[in-house]
Amino acid sequence: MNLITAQDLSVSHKGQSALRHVDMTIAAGEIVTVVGPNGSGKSTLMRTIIGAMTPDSGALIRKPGLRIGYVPQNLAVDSTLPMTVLRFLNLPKRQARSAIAKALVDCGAAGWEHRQIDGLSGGQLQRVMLARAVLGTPDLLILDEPTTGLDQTGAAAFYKQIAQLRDDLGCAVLMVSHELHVVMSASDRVICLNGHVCCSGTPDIVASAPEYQALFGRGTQGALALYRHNHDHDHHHDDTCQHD
Ligand SMILES: Nc1ncnc2c1ncn2[C@@H]1O[C@H](COP(=O)(O)OP(=O)(O)OP(=O)(O)O)[C@@H](O)[C@H]1O
Repeated sequence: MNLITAQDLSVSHKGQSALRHVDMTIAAGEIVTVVGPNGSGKSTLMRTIIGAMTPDSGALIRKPGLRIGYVPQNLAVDSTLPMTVLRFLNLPKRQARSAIAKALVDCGAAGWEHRQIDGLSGGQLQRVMLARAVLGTPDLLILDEPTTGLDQTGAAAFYKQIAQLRDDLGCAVLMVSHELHVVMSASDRVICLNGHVCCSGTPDIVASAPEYQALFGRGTQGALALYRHNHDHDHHHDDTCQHD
């Protein structure tokens, strides 16, 4: 069973339509990226998937018992907070010290427990936010524009970390991004949204689709090869995956 299945989903804000007739799925262990211009409904889709918004019509089916880790678009943390990483990761619920250490390792932040939150760079803070989401051992990690404020090198490094995390933990990842050139290559599947699903498929297929090019122009093909992760495992129909 898919982790998430959206069937003919329509969602509006105070009577104003944001999503129309959206069909999509997320299977175990896959990295899916949603791209689309400003106001195209990307955040609305994320918020509907986590259950923070109710669809007007259609169905949103979550696999029973699904655990979701969500990193919101605007960092819900004051980066001037005088607080250590360890203390931050123990809020709102105290966590085992070993679980915190592992989450930090998994997110490329090994040994950062005693660093101050207000001493972290934007990219470092994102890794700590990611560790916080990972602490709940999610089946699905949802990241809404996780690299806002990072430069292209920082963003590329962050997406590599995400791919590594998926390989290590086996969780699926659903991301929203504007940085098509970088993020598309780190995705198994891309959904191009503009109120409705314009096109979807592998990064190469979406990048060459006329609907995508009408929204974003051409010229992403070269960059696509840059950070493509290796497919060193196969997904099975029973939601498990086989590593080589
Ligand atoms: N809280 C809200 N109240 C009313 N309308 C909203 C609200 N949030 C979003 N909208 C509207 O819904 C539509 C989709 O917005 P959404 O934030 O989902 O788009 P987005 O693709 O995430 O945009 P961005 O790339 O700018 O973050 C837009 O027209 C927006 O104005």
